[in-house]
Amino acid sequence: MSKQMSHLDNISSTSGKFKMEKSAYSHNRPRWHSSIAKLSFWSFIFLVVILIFFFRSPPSNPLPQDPSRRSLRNYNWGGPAWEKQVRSSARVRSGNGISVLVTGAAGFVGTHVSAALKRRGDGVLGLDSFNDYYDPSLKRARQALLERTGVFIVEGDINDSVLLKKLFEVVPFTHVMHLAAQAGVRYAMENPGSYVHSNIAGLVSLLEVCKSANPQPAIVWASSSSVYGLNSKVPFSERDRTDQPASLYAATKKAGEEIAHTYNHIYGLSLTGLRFFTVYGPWGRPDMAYFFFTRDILKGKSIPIFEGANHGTVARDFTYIDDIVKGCLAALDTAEKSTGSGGKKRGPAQLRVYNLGNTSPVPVTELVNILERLLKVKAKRNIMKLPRNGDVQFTHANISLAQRELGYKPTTDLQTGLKKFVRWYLGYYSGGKTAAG
Ligand SMILES: O=C(O)[C@H]1O[C@H](OP(=O)(O)OP(=O)(O)OC[C@H]2O[C@@H](n3ccc(=O)[nH]c3=O)[C@H](O)[C@@H]2O)[C@H](O)[C@@H](O)[C@H]1O
Repeated sequence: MSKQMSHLDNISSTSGKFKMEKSAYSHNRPRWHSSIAKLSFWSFIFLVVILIFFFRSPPSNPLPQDPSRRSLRNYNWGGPAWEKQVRSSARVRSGNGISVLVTGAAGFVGTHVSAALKRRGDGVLGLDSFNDYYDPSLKRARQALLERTGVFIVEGDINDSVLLKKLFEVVPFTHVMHLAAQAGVRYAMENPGSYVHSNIAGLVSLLEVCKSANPQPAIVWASSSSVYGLNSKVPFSERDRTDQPASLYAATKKAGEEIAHTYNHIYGLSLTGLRFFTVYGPWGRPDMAYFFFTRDILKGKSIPIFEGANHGTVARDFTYIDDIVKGCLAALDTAEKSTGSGGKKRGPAQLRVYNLGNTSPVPVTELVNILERLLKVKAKRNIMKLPRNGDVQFTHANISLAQRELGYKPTTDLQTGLKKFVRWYLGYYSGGKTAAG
């Protein structure tokens, strides 16, 4: 009761104060005049400051009123020096080389593919948004690595059609290696919009520009083993059903395959989708199990190891990055030209999908055994039921199609590949650096 009283007291004292000010106003006109003058003066100064700020800020590059750019971060690109860098990076340096735009070039697979193309004399231009899905400093380190080999990475979003058109104006790319994507199966429950933005809208934005380019490039792009979803027939073959995705990530990759079909059908774009199976290796992604298991084992933190119903084995067809790179290069080399021009189809064009796996699934528990041996540290295992967050229990690639048509032949087993990863990891994160993610 006494509390209530004091509350009411407060209100009354405030209104009393208000009355006092009001009376001061009515009896003191000259003071009122000076307040208005002061207010006008400061409003004027405020306006001037705002106007100066507005006119001095650099023009956003390019047109901000373009609806396709509304959701885009402002990247700095353009100008003669920038165009020179673009041209030089994309210049072919070997007799029968190709000129490739690599999207997602600061990503794990993108970095390795870009470096391999450059090494053999192809022209390579990178494009990457450097988003913070995982530690951007790792992406910057990969960028520095590529710069040393002569690959320039343009900073920008694949949804930015103005930028994409500009790139095709500057360089008549013969090929696009499209690896920019929102990856990760489990993160799709946290941020579904990012999957739609990158894997669907971004893909369409890229294909729109490719179909109008003259010449149209041939496109090789990253699909995923996750498109097999709840398919229980193993090993997974390209002929198997892919209409039961278990995650939004898988659904967007499957949608990508259908979108590819459409652009091939209507515009004569040559399109090859590669279904990657759990790619791992040096410079890898910190959101993937092998990577953060390594970090957490070294830190003495417990690691969650998933198991299926009735203690069923969860396993992956882990595929080493160098094998994947060979598959990507073979897909580029065997890609036929697109048949359209100026946005019009002139004849049927190539449309392909390949599994790129290792053909030997390994249980996640065995992955941990290998890491323990390599790191010489015992893992704190926290065995838990496979959460319902998009993971499937088992993947296993049938690679006979890729073997026949691309000459794809993986040669690195998990033990050998992880040894290379651990060596890189320890080197990279020594000197006080910590893995993010
Ligand atoms: O082939 C693909 O298309 C995809 O491969 C990759 O997905 P996944 O195969 O799910 O890899 P990854 O997360 O490393 O989990 C590996 C294993 O560890 C298990 N796992 C995972 C996390 C955990 O905390 N515990 C655990 O046991 C987990 O159940 C799984 O069995 C890419 O991330 C994805 O972008 C996509 O490219």
